Formats: sequence, structure tokens, C-alpha cells
Amino acid sequence: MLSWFDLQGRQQDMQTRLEFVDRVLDNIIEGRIKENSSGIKGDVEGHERKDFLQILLELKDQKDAPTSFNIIQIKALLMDIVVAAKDTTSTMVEWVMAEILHNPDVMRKVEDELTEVIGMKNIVEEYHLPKLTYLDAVIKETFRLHPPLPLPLLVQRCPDKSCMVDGYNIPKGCIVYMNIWAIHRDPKNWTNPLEFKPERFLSDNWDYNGNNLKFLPFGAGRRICPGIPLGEKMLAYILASLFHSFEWRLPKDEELEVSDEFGFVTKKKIPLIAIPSQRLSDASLYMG
Ligand code: HEM
Repeated sequence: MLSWFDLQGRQQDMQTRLEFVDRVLDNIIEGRIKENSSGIKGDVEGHERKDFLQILLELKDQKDAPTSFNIIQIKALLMDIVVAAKDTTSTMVEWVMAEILHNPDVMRKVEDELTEVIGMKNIVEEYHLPKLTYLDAVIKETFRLHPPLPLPLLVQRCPDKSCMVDGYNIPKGCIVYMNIWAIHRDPKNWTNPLEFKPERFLSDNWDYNGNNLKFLPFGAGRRICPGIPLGEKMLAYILASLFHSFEWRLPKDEELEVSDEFGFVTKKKIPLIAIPSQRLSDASLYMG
């Protein structure tokens, strides 16, 4: 009953933030509509623009499109992407860096692979990424121990008929939460589950498609994360670039700890502080 009075100011706070986000999105959308109607179709370099917003706006105006959108729905979709993509990816970059800094052997192997595949006279390009198999295993092992969406918040299901799973009756219509964090640390699924051991992902063709129910960082089934290809590429590209172009160390006398803090996205309890230094001798590789 007291919630109506909003004693802690949560609703007011949420309303203010929502209005702020709404204004940001309005500005972006209105700006793009103006550019489109004044004939500016490309980016600053004159390339045709085909980003997510442009495609949604074109669909909105298409008369015979199979689905129709209005501006409110476009704003909701943009918001969805920002919420689903931003914190998950940036949190993972921090976790992978933390685990690499925490495991000097792993750091050496990651650097050796980068030197071999990319060379010390080049920076990372997208075509190098499929060859970085050890870095890929490091990212997967980090996903196993620190899935950014580990708990029920997103990965929940509601069966449309009653069924039995592993001796449990799951009634129709109930909400089933998947505890991915626990699945990823279950000794029945993994040998020495608390050990950070990327090598376990070097065999058996592990992927993120949710077919192997021991490893579900992006969920599974038809509501699986649609951002897997983008998330996977962004992570590999950002991390490869960070570790190829820079050497990283912890501040003097700092002990690294890797405990997590529960939230919408599971972040490091103590944010990582790491100090970079130039790794490639050719300084021109660091210019724009
Ligand atoms: C490290 C990166 C990411 C992780 C760990 C992650 C994880 C997840 C998980 C666990 C779900 C729930 C899946 C399920 O219920 O089975 C989800 C849903 C979703 N993700 Fe991601 N995600 C990431 C990046 C992205 C990116 C880059 C985008 C978009 C560009 C994105 C867009 C979405 C959307 C729209 C949904 C809701 C799908 C639906 O309900 O049908 N995610 N994500």
C-alpha cells in the first residue's frame, strides 16, 4: 500500500532517467530523419549508411513491408539493443582482462599467439580473429566462470504443457529459471570447475549456440541471444587489440581478486585497474 507514496523516491528516479533516455533517443532519431529528408544518405566519408536505425526507419516508411513500426517501437528496439549489448560486452572485456592478468601463463600464451598470428609490425584486423584460437578459448573459459547474465533475470522459460524433467514435475504455465552460473561450475559437468583452464575449450568444437547444455552464456532455444555474432566478434577484436598493442600490469603492490557482485549484469566486485604500456615498437601504428 505504501508503494503508492514512493517513499524511497525510486519511481520518481526511474521516471527522470526514462525521460532522459527518451530525449537522447528522440534526438538521434529526429536527427537521422532530418538528414535523410535533406538528402544526406551517407556517413562523413560518403559511404551509404545501412545501420540498424536506418533499416528500421526504412521499414517504417515501406508501404508493403511485412511488419510495420512506429517511432515508439523503434525507440523500444534501440533501447533493447543498448541494454542487452552494452553492459554485457563491456563487463566481459573487464572479466577476460582480469583473468588474463590473474594467470601469467595464460597471458604469455595469449601474447605468443598474437605475435605469431598478427606480427609485431601490424595491428589487429578482423580477418585475424578466426586464427586466434587460444584467445577464443580464454574468452569461453571466462564466459564459463563469469557469465554476465548468470541468473534468472533473462533466461527464464514457461512450459506450455506439464512435463517431467529429471524426476521433477514441471507444471504447465510455471516460470522456470535457469541458473547458468551453477551449471557452469557444476563438478558433474566440468573437471576442477573452479580452475581457470582455457585448454578445456580447445577441443570438441565448443560454440555459443546453446546446443551443449553445459555451456549457455548466451542462453538457448528460440529466445537465445540474437547478438551472438556481434558480441563474439566485438569481444575478440577488442581484447586482441588491447593485448596486442599494449602490455598490461597491475598497479604496484595490488593483489588482483576475481570475485563478482550480483546485479542485472554480474560485474567484478572491485573494478579492474590495469596499467598499459606500448608493446609494438613502431609508434606510427598507434596513430588514428
Ligand atoms: C557478451 C555479450 C552478450 C551476452 C553474454 C548476452 C547474453 C544474453 C542472454 C543470456 C540472453 C537471454 C537468452 C535466453 O533467454 O535464452 C540475451 C538476450 C538478448 N540479447 Fe544478448 N548477450 C550479449 C550481447 C548482445 C548483443 C551485442 C546484442 C545486440 C546487438 C544482444 C541482444 C540481445 C537481445 C535483443 C536479447 C533478447 C532476445 C529475446 O528475448 O528474444 N545481446 N543475451
